[in-house]
Amino acid sequence: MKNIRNFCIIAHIDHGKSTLADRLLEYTQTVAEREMQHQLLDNMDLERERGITIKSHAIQMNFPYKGEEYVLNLIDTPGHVDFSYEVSRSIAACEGALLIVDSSQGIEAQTISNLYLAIGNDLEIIPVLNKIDLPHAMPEEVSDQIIELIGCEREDIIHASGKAGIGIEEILNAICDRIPAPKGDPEAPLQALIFDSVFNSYRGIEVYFRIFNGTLKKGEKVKFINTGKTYEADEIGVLKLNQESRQVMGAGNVGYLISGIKNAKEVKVGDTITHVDKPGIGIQGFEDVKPMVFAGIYPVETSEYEELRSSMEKLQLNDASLVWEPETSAALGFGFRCGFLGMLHMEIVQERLEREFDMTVITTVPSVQFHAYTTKEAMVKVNAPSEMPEPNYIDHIEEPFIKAQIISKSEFVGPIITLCMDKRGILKNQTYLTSDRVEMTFEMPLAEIVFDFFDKLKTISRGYASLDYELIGFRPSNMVKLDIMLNGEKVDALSAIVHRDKAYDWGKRLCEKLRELLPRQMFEIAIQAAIGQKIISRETVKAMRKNVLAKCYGGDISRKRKLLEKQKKGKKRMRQVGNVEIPQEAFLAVLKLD
Ligand SMILES: Nc1nc2c(ncn2[C@@H]2O[C@H](COP(=O)(O)OP(=O)(O)OP(=O)(O)O)[C@@H](O)[C@H]2O)c(=O)[nH]1
Repeated sequence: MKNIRNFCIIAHIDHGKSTLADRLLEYTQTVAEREMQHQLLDNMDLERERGITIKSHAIQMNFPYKGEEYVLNLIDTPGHVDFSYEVSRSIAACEGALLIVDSSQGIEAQTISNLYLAIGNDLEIIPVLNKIDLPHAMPEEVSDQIIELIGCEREDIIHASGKAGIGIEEILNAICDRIPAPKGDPEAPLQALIFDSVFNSYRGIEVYFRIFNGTLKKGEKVKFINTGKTYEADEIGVLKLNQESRQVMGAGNVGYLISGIKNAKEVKVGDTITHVDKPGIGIQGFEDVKPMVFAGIYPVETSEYEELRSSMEKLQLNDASLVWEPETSAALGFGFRCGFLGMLHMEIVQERLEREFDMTVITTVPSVQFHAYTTKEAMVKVNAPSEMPEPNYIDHIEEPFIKAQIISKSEFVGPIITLCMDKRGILKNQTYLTSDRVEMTFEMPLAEIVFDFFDKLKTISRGYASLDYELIGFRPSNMVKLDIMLNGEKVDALSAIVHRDKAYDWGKRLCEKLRELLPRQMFEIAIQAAIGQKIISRETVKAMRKNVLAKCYGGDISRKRKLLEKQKKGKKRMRQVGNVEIPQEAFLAVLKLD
């Protein structure tokens, strides 16, 4: 145990974590260079394309230091706020962390939030100033920020470049030298923390764990404390580039377990594995991840409902944080109301349904969960505008609030405060990290962040602002349901729940946006916004004058076919509601209001 080092890499998105991890693997010859695929740890296709780490992974390296062999377990963590619970579990499985800061960018919101998690778990922090090969790197200034933030010495900071391969050996030495060996008693009852799981369609779910106490042997009967389920440890082992099975693993080790589990829901990150005989107690800190954003997912072709259900079931087998239940919409028919960890998670689910299952789906306006307190029954959890009780029974409505931390340059403080106040935010705190960098803390409604907040923040700060947030609870708010009608018919899938003060403005802008997004048809379309019975805005889409095909008469046939093809393709993401065709963009129009 004395020569084991368990560590993670924490960084703000794009600060170079994956690139640096690749270099560590190369340097320790965990992978031969020819096997080296760019960004090895991001092995989901989608992850690689998007260049972000969605799921955390772990890999073991061997490294000689001062004449002894060391085993280094790198536990990778995702950088995006949607997946912060996974970050916290990965961190809990380690004794140390590399804190990577891009020397051309400086400290950002996730650098700080992840750092606080690491410090909260008593991890040894090794600060790394990355990308020092960049001509516009600011090593001195960013070092000052790091020193200010964690109170280290200037010489503790390692200068590195994942891209140019600078500082790699120094980092590995520091891991052996500065990070403490794991503690734990191999004789005590088994306590192994699950920090991740991966779905494998042939072998079932692979559970990744870190043993804190006790010893696990192949074939033993184990129990997952929070779910209460028991399994046989069919296979255990360590994670190299390929899995290497082992007969016995003791305290301090990181590894995988395969026991024929087929459903991701049975494996909860943060749960504790113990023995059925001689059970230990759960490692504290288990939390069920709760969805933050809800939206409807509907098949474009109503006949594909069953196929969509089976695809969602399969997707859920390997994405335990996705929740859904059947939903019916008067406009869209049968579909599903889904809960996501955040907007990015929602986009990923939609994309995976389309790529991996070949489904074409319509996503409706995302919404947060409101709590409606009625005069008739107990509190109603409202995950969709259509679930909102009748206005006359509502006593009051509460909505989720978050604490948002924003870090930016001091020149953007004014516009950021204006933006947040416009989003019903309250400034709680403002701290200068350095003379030029400010950290601001706001309390604001989650619903305001869900829509276009992050894009706006990036725009007004010219990219120099980062955001991190956490839920702080529900608070009373004056919310109303805004309905949209097309040719007098209410389209429930276009309804939204908005703050009363903003309802008129929203209604007006939403009608204008829909006028742009709805394709012209052979007849006129009236678009109206209403609160209850009251119409608050109206726009009209004029009727199309000519048949599109008319132009092609007498023209060449292939052109005509092309046009038809194009129309057919365009139709792919459209739904007919009454006699009006609504494209996918229109269902998400609220996200695009400027
Ligand atoms: N110049 C320079 N560029 C780098 C260096 N390290 C990474 N990059 C570039 O920075 C970008 C982000 O690098 P990644 O390694 O994907 O960053 P990451 O932190 O893993 O990103 P997430 O996984 O999304 O959190 C890529 O375009 C890299 O090529 C470096 O040391 N120098």
